[in-house]
Amino acid sequence: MKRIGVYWFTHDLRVNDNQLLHKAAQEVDELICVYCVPKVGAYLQRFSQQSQLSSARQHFLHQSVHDLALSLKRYDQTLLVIERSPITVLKHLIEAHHVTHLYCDQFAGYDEQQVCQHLAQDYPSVSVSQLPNNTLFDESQLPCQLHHLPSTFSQFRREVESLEIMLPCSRPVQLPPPEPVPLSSVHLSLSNTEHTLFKGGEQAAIAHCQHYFSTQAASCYKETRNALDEPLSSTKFSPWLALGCVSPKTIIAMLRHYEQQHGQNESTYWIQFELLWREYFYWYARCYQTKLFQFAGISKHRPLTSFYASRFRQWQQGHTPYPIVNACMKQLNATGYMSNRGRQLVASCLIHELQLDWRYGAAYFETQLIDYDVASNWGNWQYLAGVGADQRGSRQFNLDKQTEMYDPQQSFINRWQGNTTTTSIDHVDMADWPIMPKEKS
Ligand SMILES: Cc1cc2nc3c(=O)[nH]c(=O)nc-3n(C[C@H](O)[C@H](O)[C@H](O)COP(=O)(O)OP(=O)(O)OC[C@H]3O[C@@H](n4cnc5c(N)ncnc54)[C@H](O)[C@@H]3O)c2cc1C
Repeated sequence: MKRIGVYWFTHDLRVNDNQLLHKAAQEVDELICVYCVPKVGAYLQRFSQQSQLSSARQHFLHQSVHDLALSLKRYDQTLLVIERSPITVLKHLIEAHHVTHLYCDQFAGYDEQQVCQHLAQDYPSVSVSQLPNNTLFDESQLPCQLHHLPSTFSQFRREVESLEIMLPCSRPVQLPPPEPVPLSSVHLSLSNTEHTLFKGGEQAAIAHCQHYFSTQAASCYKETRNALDEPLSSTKFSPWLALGCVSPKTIIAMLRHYEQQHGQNESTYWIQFELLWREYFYWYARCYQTKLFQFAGISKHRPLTSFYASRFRQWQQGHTPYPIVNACMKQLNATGYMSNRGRQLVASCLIHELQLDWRYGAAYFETQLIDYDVASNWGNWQYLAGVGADQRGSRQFNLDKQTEMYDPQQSFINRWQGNTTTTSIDHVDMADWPIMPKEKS
């Protein structure tokens, strides 16, 4: 019997260091490669108040998918790009093409994981292979069972820091030929709008990483990483990591090479330290599943915040009384990227100053960020809202102090027009009050 495989690409849009693709290449006679374009579902729409992904996010995604399609073409393969839900597409492929093998990432996201579980249940004869394709470690390397994941990042880091990080594997030599599929692939628009310095795809990812390590930026990363708007102040690896255009193992291999040439210091160590935060949130998402999206997070208490539509709109549009927050939000809306410091400040503002339900902020980020990653995004929001990892008191940032520290000349605020006329978080207009004329006696 012919072995027919489906490779469901999601957040692993690359051919290099892709163990799962190697596995598929060895196991099946014919291979269908498929990608399902993400949509804004009902939950996301409700919380983000957006009906579609930002053009910056779509643009980066389309470029990355397009680049993968080109790479697969070099193997005489075809990437089917479909604008329908993964479950519908995969069921159709399995039934219509007598698929025997399915390959996909070991997802951090609950919804994608559910798709796999349903397929495994409905089609028990299909062999489903899943691997964490975007992590530094395998599950078997972790020093604890997943459900015993340390409740703080520090503890996790201490436990994994000395583990061996495997070298990245090379690209497959060849891939099985495609099985002809009558489904027509959608043509993703690659508009000419150049939103940012980020270009999607594996080629651009490798070029960016090589460029980063060809400079001396890594040797002073720890001192510069909090800057709000400088191209190489931080690595800017996140958009490509989020879509799997480059693997974290590849980045670590490049970092080691850099250290051999230029020496190891606190800054080069800190790049790995931050990648361990990413790693932690991946396993955290796997461990807590739906709790990642719940108001109370993994804690027993719901925060004392609510939802105010107008405050949320002010925050989204960068019209709050806080210039630094406005500048960061305008940067996000224009480019799809915001620095880590910026994210901490706008999240603190939403949670503490505006007293909004943190999930609205997380959902808005999901629709806008070109580096959106389910685990890092929702995990960081929970952490800052005090309902996630390491629940120690409040993580409120003093916005004036932070402005003095990170934008003393207000050049970032001016560049992104953070100064607005808004002075209060709630609009109180006399005309809105229903004062009734006094009744005549
Ligand atoms: C509220 C909030 C939401 C966030 N949402 C996302 C998201 O959707 N996707 C995402 O990739 N990161 C997210 N982050 C983490 C962090 O802000 C970005 O990874 C970082 O700003 C990306 O820029 P960089 O690549 O230059 O990071 P660098 O400072 O150069 O760090 C190197 C890499 O380490 C990882 N990293 C750094 N900081 C963190 C962190 N706090 N948590 C997890 N990984 C980290 C990233 O992969 C990053 O590319 C979020 C942080 C906050 C506070």
